[in-house]
Amino acid sequence: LPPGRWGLPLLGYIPLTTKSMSQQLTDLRNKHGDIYIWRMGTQLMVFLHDHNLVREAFNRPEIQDRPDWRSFRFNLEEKLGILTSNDHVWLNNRRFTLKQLRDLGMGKSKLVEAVHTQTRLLLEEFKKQADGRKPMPVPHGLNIVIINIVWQMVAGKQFALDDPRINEFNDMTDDLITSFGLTAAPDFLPWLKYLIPSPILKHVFHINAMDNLRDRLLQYFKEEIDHHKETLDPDNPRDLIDAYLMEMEERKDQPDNTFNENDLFIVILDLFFAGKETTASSLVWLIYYLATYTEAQHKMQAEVDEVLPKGTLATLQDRARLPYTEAVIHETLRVSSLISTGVSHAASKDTMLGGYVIPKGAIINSSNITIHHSSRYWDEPHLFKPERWLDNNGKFNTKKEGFMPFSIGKRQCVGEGLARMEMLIFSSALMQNFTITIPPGATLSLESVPRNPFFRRHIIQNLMVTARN
Ligand code: HEM
Repeated sequence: LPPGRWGLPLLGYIPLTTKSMSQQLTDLRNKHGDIYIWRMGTQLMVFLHDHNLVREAFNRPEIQDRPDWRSFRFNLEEKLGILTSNDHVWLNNRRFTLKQLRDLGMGKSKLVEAVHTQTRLLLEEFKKQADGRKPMPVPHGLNIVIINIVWQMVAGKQFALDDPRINEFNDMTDDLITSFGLTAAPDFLPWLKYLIPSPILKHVFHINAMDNLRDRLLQYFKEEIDHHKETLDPDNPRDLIDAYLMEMEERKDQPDNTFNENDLFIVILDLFFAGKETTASSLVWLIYYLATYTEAQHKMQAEVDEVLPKGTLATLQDRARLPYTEAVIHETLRVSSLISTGVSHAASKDTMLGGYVIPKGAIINSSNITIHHSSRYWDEPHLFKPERWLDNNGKFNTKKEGFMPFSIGKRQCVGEGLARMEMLIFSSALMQNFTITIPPGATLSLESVPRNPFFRRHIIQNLMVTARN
């Protein structure tokens, strides 16, 4: 077995330190090498610190499952949807969603149009802030525009930014993410259920709260699904819900069919859960880095001014002509390392990796944050240096071993293309219209909220937004 922090049998290793998660992972790597175990509660967590090891692991058929954690599947009995399902359910939903993303968006125009509409709304929010000339946090509307794009993909609709229903929906997705950490405790300490009566356990670890949030979110989807069932025209599918309902009908008599309405609920929930906070937070990180590294901001503005006529929004075709913008996006994803240890995989049988036995049930994590900051792959890793992504002719250089913000292998993020497109269009529009600075006399922390070490959420802070003429 790999070396590491084994701790006590039922408790695992509880660190008595104020060091950040990434510092602890770096210490462990320095001590044990690129693969080691940290037992957390009863869970054998394996951490990988090398690009090739992660690539090997995440392409292995026996390392494709998700852990059997109730918290991971929103406390549901069944493993449905994409993000936390396994086997056929996962494979069918993954293929279906990737096809949907291809058909609805990217090359074709529906999703691009939605991103453009939402970008214009976001620019208005920034404009209000610029007109106010007061230091303020990044507008709340950023979250809503990202949600609206997922709504467009799923149900062909977008809400007004001040619509109370979408704001309530946004708050609930936020609360779901926040309650996630606590609800996971019984998965790591499963023996608690023998010590603490179930109603108390559910209350203390916010499991009731999670059930409640999940059901309220599913109610939103139910209304949409019912409406789609009534109005579906098989010759003219409008969105993901239509396509899923048609798939359900087509496959209903097949013995291995996995498409059903309960599953559709969770596919949709997964897309909001995986697609909203990740993209919104990455954009805020991009803004924070540009406000801190003003030279990079000026260079990006100069490039955008040259390539996009004033008032024009970027499209995917402009990507090749915006190498510095692409470099800023990549560098932001690298330094911020939002999902710092990826999304856990689980070993479905005993296997070997990096010369060690990985027992069935072990949880495999790629230490993205330390790989993204390792001098093995990066020169001056702690600096924000978009130039590292450009070759001598200023062309964008896609290489980059040691870069995996969307993970690698068979479970690699299905929303990567969409997220990249949103980042390109939003960030170039912002730089075309505004300059963003740290308010005079203030500082801007590039540390993340300490509460959740696995998801590096930005700290909400004030910025100055100035309109460019
Ligand atoms: C900057 C934004 C994003 C980042 C950094 C990100 C990152 C990731 C990562 C690290 C994984 C785990 C892959 C693995 O298990 O190995 C993942 C999975 C996933 N992401 Fe994203 N993601 C982003 C945006 C999105 C968007 C916009 C969507 C969809 C609307 C999305 C949908 C998913 C789904 C469904 C999975 C599960 C894939 C599977 O289990 O097969 N993500 N993402």
